Amino acid sequence: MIKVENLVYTYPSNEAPTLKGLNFEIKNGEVFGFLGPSGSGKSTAQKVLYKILTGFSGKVEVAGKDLTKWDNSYFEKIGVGFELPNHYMKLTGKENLELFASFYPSGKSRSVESLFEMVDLSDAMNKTVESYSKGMKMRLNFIRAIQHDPDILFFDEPTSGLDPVNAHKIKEHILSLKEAGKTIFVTTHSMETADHICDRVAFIVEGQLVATDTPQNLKHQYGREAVNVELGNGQSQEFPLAQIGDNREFLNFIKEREVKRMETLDATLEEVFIEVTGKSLKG
Ligand SMILES: Nc1ncnc2c1ncn2[C@@H]1O[C@H](COP(=O)(O)OP(=O)(O)OP(=O)(O)O)[C@@H](O)[C@H]1O
Repeated sequence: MIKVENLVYTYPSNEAPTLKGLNFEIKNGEVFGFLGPSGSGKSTAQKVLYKILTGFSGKVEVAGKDLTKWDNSYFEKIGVGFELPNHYMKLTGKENLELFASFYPSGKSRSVESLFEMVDLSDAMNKTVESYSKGMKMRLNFIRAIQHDPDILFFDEPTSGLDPVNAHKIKEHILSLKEAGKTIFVTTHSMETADHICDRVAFIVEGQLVATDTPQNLKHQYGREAVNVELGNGQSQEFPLAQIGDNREFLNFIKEREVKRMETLDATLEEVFIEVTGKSLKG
């Protein structure tokens, strides 16, 4: 569990704070996503939480303990999938994983072979990482973050650089970690990833959270209370959702025509973002 209250962070070289009073909570068994344009403070917030950046103000509690009170055992509790993989290029994938496993108490790490198999990298396990594609490095990055079975996981753009099949697999692995009760904090530009895996998302703009809720509630809240009926001939018509069962026009419309599809007009997460911030996610 992560609890953040009024988190303010200013880089030493800057005058103005980058994080301007963030409040959020991530429960065990929850995937929480930060969405926002480039430079809005997503990585900075994660870096505070994984103790790369110190000197913040506000209250941050992780696993029931004030973040500033944690000693180095904190790093056994957390796993981090950095946005830009930083592997040892001249070592093989296996050697990279074994090197990082050696930093943790023995016995807790999962078997290296099973991890490579999990992300379909078994064939590349004994090849040097310099020969890996970006997607392969990202998959190695993922298994490195989880190999010591941490309770709290941070993933910065976990699906970036992955083809759709591998992106899907990583998302499913993240959902299995959630099922196992892990606390998971994701930052992403991918609305599809956020929608698929996040229980709740927070939109961050210029260091402030402007909306926090489940993707479903946000899409509903910012959508239109209407139903779109699409016909077999390609035509479509909208009807208000209120008292739709008493709407004669609607009832006759669906009775007299060949209906192909009916859907409520929820917004997409990207539309929600543009609505709440006035900015495009591509930043
Ligand atoms: N080391 C640093 N020193 C000074 N300012 C920094 C430093 N790192 C980041 N910043 C500034 O802090 C702000 C937030 O950066 P951050 O990397 O947290 O954004 P982000 O939302 O993760 O962006 P992206 O989506 O591009 O990864 C930016 O204005 C950035 O220029």
